[in-house]
Amino acid sequence: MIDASGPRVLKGHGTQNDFVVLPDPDGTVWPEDRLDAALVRRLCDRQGGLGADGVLRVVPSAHVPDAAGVLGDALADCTWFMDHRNADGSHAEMCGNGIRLYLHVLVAEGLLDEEQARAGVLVGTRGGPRRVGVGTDGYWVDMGAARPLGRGEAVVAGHTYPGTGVSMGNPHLVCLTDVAVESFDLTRAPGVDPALFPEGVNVELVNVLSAAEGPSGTTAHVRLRVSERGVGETRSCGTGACAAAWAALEAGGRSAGTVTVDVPGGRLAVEVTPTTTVLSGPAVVVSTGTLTREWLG
Ligand SMILES: N[C@@H](CCC[C@H](N)C(=O)O)C(=O)O
Repeated sequence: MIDASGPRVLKGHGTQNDFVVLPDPDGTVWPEDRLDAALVRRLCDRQGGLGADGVLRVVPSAHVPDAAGVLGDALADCTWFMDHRNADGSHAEMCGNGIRLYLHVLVAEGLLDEEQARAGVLVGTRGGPRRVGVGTDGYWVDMGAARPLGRGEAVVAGHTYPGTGVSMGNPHLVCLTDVAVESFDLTRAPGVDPALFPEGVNVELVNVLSAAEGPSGTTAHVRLRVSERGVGETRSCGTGACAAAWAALEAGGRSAGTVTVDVPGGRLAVEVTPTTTVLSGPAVVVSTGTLTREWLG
């Protein structure tokens, strides 16, 4: 008999950026020393584990030791905390695809009222509080204002591409290029200047397909591929989509607009203003179950 009495687990994705989700509603299931980097790597292993780009622990902010430090006065307003790990076990400050899936799981697991989710709730992250909600077409999250980090370069297969550093809570280097993004070899992480990005960086290669002025402002359409810090190439990156949208608008001298972002795993929408960056897109739970004792050991 298989002993499947281990902790509850869900697998899901947002535009095919996939996550193992671990509910921890009272903070006792997955304390930091249990969910260590080695276990995260095993969970994310596509042969020996469930396979994913990252892990999301669904835990109340009150049970996360470093939540008070990152959330400050907002701690009391953030009942829930998105404890995100990359596939290599490292923590990331923010995850745009993950936080939409996180809200979906909160509601699906009965941890949050659907009405509240529709109105929007603040969720704690290591990048600060983020408002996230259910929209007409999927889920949305306001990342706040994009923060420029200066100019940089990425080296891919021996070629150098200039880029713009952008923080969405986590760091990005967005390289707008005329070289078709499909043609890049991202099996190895692009080279970057470690002095500019001491904590590492997510690198986006972006083609601007169109940009136009209309009655409701600037609209643009971009296509991106991404090599994520702590993961490698993924089929989508929500914060990367926001950074790319901001950089595409900025390159055209605009600080606001609506950008459609095509990624290998689907399509995202980003609304940029000088003070907000709202990402919208889908979130899907693929399966629910438990971890087995034989795998946990
Ligand atoms: N895929 C995520 C970003 C996950 C974190 C990133 N790898 C980092 O280390 O900053 C997204 O959808 O934003």
